[in-house]
Amino acid sequence: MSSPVRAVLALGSNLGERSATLTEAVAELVADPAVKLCRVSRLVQTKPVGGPGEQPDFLNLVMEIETTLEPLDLLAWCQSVEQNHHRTREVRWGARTLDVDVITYADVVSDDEVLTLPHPRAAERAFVLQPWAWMDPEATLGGRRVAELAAEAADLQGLDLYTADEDG
Ligand SMILES: Nc1ncnc2c1ncn2[C@@H]1O[C@H](COP(=O)(O)OP(=O)(O)OP(=O)(O)O)[C@@H](O)[C@H]1O
Ligand SMILES: Nc1nc2c(c(=O)[nH]1)N=C(CO)CN2
Repeated sequence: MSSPVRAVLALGSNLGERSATLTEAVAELVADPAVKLCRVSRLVQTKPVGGPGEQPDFLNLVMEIETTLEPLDLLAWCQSVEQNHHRTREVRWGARTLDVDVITYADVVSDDEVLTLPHPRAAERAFVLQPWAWMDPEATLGGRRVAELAAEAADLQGLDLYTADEDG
């Protein structure tokens, strides 16, 4: 078995029971013995970035895992958890019950379009960067502090901490 590496995953949901979906997805992702949970961020509520104009706000979170899965196997595992939540891909950046992206995998850099690492749009997305910075204030991405990247992200003003008593 290969030695474990750290990876960061980003989860989003803007359809259905959003917070329950994300809580279940975290549990499902770490149900494989090859995936261990290290840290999980707070939930944030975020305005949709890109995609069709009229779609609901997202809930987003970030998690840090330790895994012995190879990168493509980790992607396939994330996609199988998306499928458990009936994820469909009809419209680019459209509404979805669950999206799971691989943000980083150790320090691997790859421009493979099946799995681009780090995730090609993570460095400009407050909905990824801000919960990540709160979870891990020391985190860096592409040589820059994640907290600094978050402060510069155009979608930061659409982001709020989510409190559990809010609707779904
Ligand atoms: N780092 C990555 N994490 C997840 N998917 C990736 C990554 N790099 C490339 N992909 C590819 O992107 C394809 C589309 O992914 P997906 O449907 O989740 O995109 P999206 O969430 O609509 O948009 P975005 O990629 O901007 O987050 C996947 O089938 C996958 O092969
Ligand atoms: N706020 C927000 N916007 C998005 C999100 C997301 O998770 N949150 N995911 C996208 C595609 O991955 C596109 N736009």
